[in-house]
Amino acid sequence: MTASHDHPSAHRPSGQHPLRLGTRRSPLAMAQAEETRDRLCAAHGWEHDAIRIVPVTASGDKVLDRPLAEIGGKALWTKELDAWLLDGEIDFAVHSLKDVETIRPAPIAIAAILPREDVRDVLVGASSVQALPAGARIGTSAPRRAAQLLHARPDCTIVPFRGNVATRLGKLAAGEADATLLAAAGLNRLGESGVGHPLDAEEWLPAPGQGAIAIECRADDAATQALLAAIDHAPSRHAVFAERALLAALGGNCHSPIAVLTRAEGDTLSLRAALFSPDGAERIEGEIRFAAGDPEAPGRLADDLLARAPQAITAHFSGR
Ligand SMILES: NCc1[nH]cc(CCC(=O)O)c1CC(=O)O
Repeated sequence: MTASHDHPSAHRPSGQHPLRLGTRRSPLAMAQAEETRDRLCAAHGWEHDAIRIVPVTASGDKVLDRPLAEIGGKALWTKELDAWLLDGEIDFAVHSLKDVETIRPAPIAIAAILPREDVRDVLVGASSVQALPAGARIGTSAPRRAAQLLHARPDCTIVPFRGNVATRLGKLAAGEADATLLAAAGLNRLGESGVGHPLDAEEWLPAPGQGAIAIECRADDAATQALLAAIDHAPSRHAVFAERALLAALGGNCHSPIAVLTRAEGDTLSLRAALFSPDGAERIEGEIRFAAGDPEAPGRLADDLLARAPQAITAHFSGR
């Protein structure tokens, strides 16, 4: 034991009990939980045992044979952790922001966004989209990735691919597809940064919220919110909240193929978005520049995109 034995308050959140951090069990989720614990302990000068990581099995991890969009969407990743949070079994929860629904239950608050990782998609199995062999089979269950790929390469076919990162790489190695697309952020956080070829984010726009970690707690738990504020990264929060506001204003859901890229230039943000028809045949794009934190700008971009989009695209967005 270190000096914390004699002076617990200097090394613990608020006395004797560790804070309980809820997470999914996948290797990526556990890596994100450890990063969160490390950052929070460093920010407050706590020992590691000030935070206890509590793994929870999410329903999205139990059903692996059907596309996520078909079995209930993103709530499958948050439902169990939400219940544990609201029941007081955990004090806060960590999520890939990309997997968190745009509209959250009122008693739950996003209290911090960690510094965003690499936002790019990585192509595994070929050096570039252009280099894919004619008629290649691409393993992905993400409507955005499927539409983007088919837009660039209508000769390719899409093979459903679910499961965690290791499972998908295993399916690829077993020959179930010729190539797959993964988030660079997930690979980096798993220590697999050498896998595949990152795609230029300006040409191949990523998913809303990709690469960001969100930390949630109860909206009425001011003490935990104050502790989490110490690890919030405002530039990352402004960018991902703008992307989520765009998604909300478009009335998008997990079937909606939308890609976005946010760039910061000082206090000005540029938000670029592309909407696709699911078969990739249609694509429209728009961009808006605005002051970071302006809550109205993403909605204006959504209105502009929907006004110009053909029916094959608007059918997958309900607007606001
Ligand atoms: N849909 C699953 C998911 N959710 C978050 C990540 C990666 C990490 C991130 O984007 O922050 C992944 C895997 C992937 O898309 O390759």
